Amino acid sequence: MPIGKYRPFLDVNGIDLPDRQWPSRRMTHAPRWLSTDLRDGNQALIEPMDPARKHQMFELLVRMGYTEIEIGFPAASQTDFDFVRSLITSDAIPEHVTVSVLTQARTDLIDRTVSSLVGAHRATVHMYNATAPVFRDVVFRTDKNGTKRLATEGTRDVMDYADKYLDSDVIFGYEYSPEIFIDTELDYVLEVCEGVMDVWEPGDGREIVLNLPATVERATPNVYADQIEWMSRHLSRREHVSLSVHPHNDRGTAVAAAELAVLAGADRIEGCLFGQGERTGNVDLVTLGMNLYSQGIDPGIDFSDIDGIRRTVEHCTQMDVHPRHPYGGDLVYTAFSGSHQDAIKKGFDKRTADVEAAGGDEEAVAWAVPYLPVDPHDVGRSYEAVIRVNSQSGKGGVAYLMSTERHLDLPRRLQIEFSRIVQRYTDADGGEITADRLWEIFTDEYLPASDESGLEHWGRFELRSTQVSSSAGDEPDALVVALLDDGTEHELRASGNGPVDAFTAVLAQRGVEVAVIDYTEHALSEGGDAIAAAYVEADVDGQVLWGVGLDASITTASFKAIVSAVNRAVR
Ligand SMILES: CC(=O)SCCNC(=O)CCNC(=O)[C@H](O)C(C)(C)COP(=O)(O)OP(=O)(O)OC[C@H]1O[C@@H](n2cnc3c(N)ncnc32)[C@H](O)[C@@H]1OP(=O)(O)O
Ligand SMILES: CC(C)C(=O)C(=O)O
Repeated sequence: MPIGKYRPFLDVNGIDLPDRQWPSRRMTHAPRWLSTDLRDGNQALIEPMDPARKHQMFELLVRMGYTEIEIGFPAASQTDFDFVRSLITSDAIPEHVTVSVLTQARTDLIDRTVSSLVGAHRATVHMYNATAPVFRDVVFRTDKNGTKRLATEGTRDVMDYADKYLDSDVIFGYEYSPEIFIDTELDYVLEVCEGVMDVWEPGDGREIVLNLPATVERATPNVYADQIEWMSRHLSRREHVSLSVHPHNDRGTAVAAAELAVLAGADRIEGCLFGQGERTGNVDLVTLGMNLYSQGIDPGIDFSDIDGIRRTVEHCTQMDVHPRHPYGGDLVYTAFSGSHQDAIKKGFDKRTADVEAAGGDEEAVAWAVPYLPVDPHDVGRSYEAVIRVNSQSGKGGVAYLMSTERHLDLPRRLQIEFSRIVQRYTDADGGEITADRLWEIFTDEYLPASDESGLEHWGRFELRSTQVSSSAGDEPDALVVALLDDGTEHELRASGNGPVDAFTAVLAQRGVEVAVIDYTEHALSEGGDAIAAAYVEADVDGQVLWGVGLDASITTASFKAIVSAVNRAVR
């Protein structure tokens, strides 16, 4: 690879800012957002959006709460022009929303662009021209003065055509972008911006948006932050300037660049949902907004239905959102690996207890579930997909699914035993074990199968009926059991220190020595008709293993758990 033809960015565009302030600042509030999905996003699509898709995208952006929306490049084509007109004439733009339209600094294009805005309530014209040396030399074939004149004369044209076409009650704004800002000499780009401001004359009630794009991202985010801080410090009339950034993602660091730029003084960010846009895309507005949300800073945008947002974006752009895309991808709230699952399960258990202790007040308890930067519920995801089981999974994940899907809270050592059984299946099959498959494996291993008439069949022993007479005081409980042993029914009687003890005595009569090591039970937390679950860890003829019983009667559930352990031991 011919690496010699590349130069370090800072050798060419070095910036000296030893007293930079941005590294010690913090974000405390959301910047202003501009969505350019319908312009930069649209111009980069294989198939630009048709009018129906454009309308859907516009409605989505409004619903989410964006109040500055770049709706196109009306001079580009009749379709673009007509879309702007259709939004305006159909009254589809809410009063609080400012629409903006992009144009080159060419008189004929500016004329057409401004004329598209007739009848709008709030509208901004966004004009750009490239200012970087290569563009001056190669594209415009002019010098610094000529490039600056393009900007100032274009700004004058915008104002003249606004006077010509627009009523005085239109809230009319202006945005100027020195395209390829990051490759332009800072003192020169400042001079161009000052020249543009001299024409526009920002002041009270007359803002100017100066947008400084990383048109092609070519340096680390700290370099962009330095450039933005330098501009923010040197611009005159700063209080009337909305300093805007427009990062692209060529190096994959657009989000970081935008965030550092805000620390450096930027007031506004332009980007697209899920990072659509030229080449590697514009900065992703979803990630930026959710990054703020995860720090307790209100982004002012509604992400509560992230899948709905994603579906609309995918439909409009005809592009898929990657399953690992921050906050919106299919897999971003899912753990397959055992140690993650274990920590997530413990985190959820603790959170449930803490929220309960706080009287159910979700917001009183800081979010601290391991491996989940935000609560999936907040973006409209269920907890079901949080833990999925495959060969990388451990007991935590298996226990989580058994608890959330089947309301069974398996004791810790049973979790370990069962997850080893599951591991045998994942090793053999390779893929994911769904919650339904997990239940099949659990049932096959621990529970009897019911036949059509409701009779339960499983292994050597089958419990047919039981009758316990609890005695008062120190007298032992008496038990009568009808038990099938290898298909032959026996009526057996025993007494013991409680029903479980009496039941082990019954089994001893059939030649099986059972010692119960551990026993727990609980009512099924939800969904059952007052069903109890009993778990028994037993030493059966020297083998230690678990059994599980489910029954409406807690006593019968415990007998079934013992039968389960014994049958497992002898099969
Ligand atoms: C970084 C960005 O995303 S900027 C936005 C880019 N978006 C688009 O280009 C999408 C819409 N664009 C279009 O449909 C077309 O480019 C149009 C209709 C605007 C113009 O089409 P054309 O008149 O055929 O010109 P073309 O696109 O080839 O542009 C090149 C000419 O414009 C000039 N030019 C390019 N940008 C600008 C600018 N911002 N201001 C003034 N002149 C410009 C070039 O110097 C060149 O002039 P030349 O022919 O004298 O050498
Ligand atoms: C028009 C400008 C803002 C642009 O899209 C860019 O520089 O990327």
